[in-house]
Amino acid sequence: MFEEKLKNAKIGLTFDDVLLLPSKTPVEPKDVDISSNITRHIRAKIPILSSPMDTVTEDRMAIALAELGALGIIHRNLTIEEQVNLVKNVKKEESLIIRDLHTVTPDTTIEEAERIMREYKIAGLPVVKDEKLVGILTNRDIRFYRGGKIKVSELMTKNVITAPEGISIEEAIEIMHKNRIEKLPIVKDGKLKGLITAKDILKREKYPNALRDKDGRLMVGAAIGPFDIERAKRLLQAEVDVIVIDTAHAHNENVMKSIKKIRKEVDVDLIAGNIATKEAAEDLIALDVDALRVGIGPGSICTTRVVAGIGVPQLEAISQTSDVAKEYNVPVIADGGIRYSGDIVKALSAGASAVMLGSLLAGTEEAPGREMIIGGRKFKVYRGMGSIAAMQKGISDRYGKLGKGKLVPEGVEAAVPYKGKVEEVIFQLAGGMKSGMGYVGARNVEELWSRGKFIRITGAGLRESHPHDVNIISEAPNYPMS
Ligand SMILES: NC(=O)C1=CN([C@@H]2O[C@H](COP(=O)(O)OP(=O)(O)OC[C@H]3O[C@@H](n4cnc5c(N)ncnc54)[C@H](O)[C@@H]3O)[C@@H](O)[C@H]2O)C=CC1
Ligand SMILES: O=c1[nH]c(=O)c2[nH+]cn([C@@H]3O[C@H](COP(=O)(O)O)[C@@H](O)[C@H]3O)c2[nH]1
Ligand SMILES: [K+]
Repeated sequence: MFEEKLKNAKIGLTFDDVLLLPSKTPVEPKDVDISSNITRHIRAKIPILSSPMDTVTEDRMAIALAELGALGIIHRNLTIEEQVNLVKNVKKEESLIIRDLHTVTPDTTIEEAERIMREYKIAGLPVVKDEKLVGILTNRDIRFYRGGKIKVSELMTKNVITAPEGISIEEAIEIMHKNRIEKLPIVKDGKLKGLITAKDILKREKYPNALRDKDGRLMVGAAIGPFDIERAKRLLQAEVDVIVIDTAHAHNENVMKSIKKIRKEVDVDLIAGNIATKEAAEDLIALDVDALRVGIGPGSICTTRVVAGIGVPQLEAISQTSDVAKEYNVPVIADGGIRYSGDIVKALSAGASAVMLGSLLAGTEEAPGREMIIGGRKFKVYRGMGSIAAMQKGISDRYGKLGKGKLVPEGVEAAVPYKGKVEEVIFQLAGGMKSGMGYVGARNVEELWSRGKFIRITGAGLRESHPHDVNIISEAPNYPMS
């Protein structure tokens, strides 16, 4: 029996065990479309999600990623209040229509109006009387004001050009261009409802690939523990776009029961995980989730495989779960173990629709990890959510109980080299993906699924793949030296 067990054990492959075959191609890398589904209902121009880890994703990371066309998942190692506020910060960042407006009345003094504009760094104020919009006061109106007690009503522009609720961005641009105005109040029945500004429109034009919700706000995801339905509801009130049910082992009967309940009570796209087998994929899809998060133990800071002896080499886990998920049109998100852009191309070729990144993003400016200097070089802290330090902050029930009060970690606390802006990292990753898809001859991710063919390589092949027999004298932006 035991001999059989070993005999029947399958070999599982991962990123370094394979390469993709180059093939005759009509495709130029610049023409490749890397957009893909990250859930059943959300398609992203850049199919990358950031890990819900406390050294990877808070509001700044989520904003930067959504502007570029990817999605940040805010971690859950903080109170519900704190997490909800981070979600709100992302939602507020780039709204087309500003709803929380500072206003003045016709009787406000110019002095006071100037003070408000200075304090909140805004260039114009709608003038409101009995809720009705009666004028607008902008920097232009007060450019030559040199003090003295005058009222807003004396300098404000009275014939305000306005627009109704529901106006499209194109219509707004047209009105603003035609009338040479920079502020367009939204009015319903004479009452002020919001304001569109030229500044916000320009920002939108700067990020044509941004991942936005139906109201034009940046999208954001957030993680919850598998039993934290209260957190899920509060996040939904804050209009989160995606909820990740975040656990080391989603193929746990109690977790699945809870997912079923969350699915019923919370109407939002759900990503569930982590899993690594066909059976788990079947069982989670049966719960009507919108994407699967796949990867047990491949992460750079994960020790699950050595501490618990559990796991599936990542490319194997992706292909197994994808075979099931494709039948139901549920995206697989390959999570963990991705070190280079080439690994992303391999993950997608093995069936994934998107990838989730921890270590590749943890060194960026926008990651919340603490900065430190080691040997004269700048680093940022990056730690597993099952590391002692992260658990001590979050106080995990499970680990706490296991060790009779002491913690049994499944992750380490580490440092990764500082990398500058996330924009640069995403640029390199997207460029690598396009290059890989060009070699294969895939115009898009769907074509990559069918055209991407693997060849298995040996240790010698792997050594040959990396730079060898040279001393690198200048670090490439997509090939770190440490
Ligand atoms: N992707 C991976 O390989 C791993 C990820 N992690 C990360 O660490 C953090 C903490 O994860 P958790 O410990 O799951 O959070 P947690 O401590 O909140 O556990 C949530 C629930 O998941 C189930 N669960 C977790 N580990 C299990 C196991 N070994 N056997 C059976 N059921 C299990 C249990 O029902 C547990 O109550 C998460 O952010 C998670 O993503 C941790 C370990 C492995
Ligand atoms: O075994 C683990 N113990 C941990 O403490 C831990 N924390 C995060 N994760 C998982 O690792 C993923 C990020 O992996 P990378 O750094 O390789 O991108 C993440 O997205 C998670 O799936 C953990 N796994
Ligand atoms: K690992």
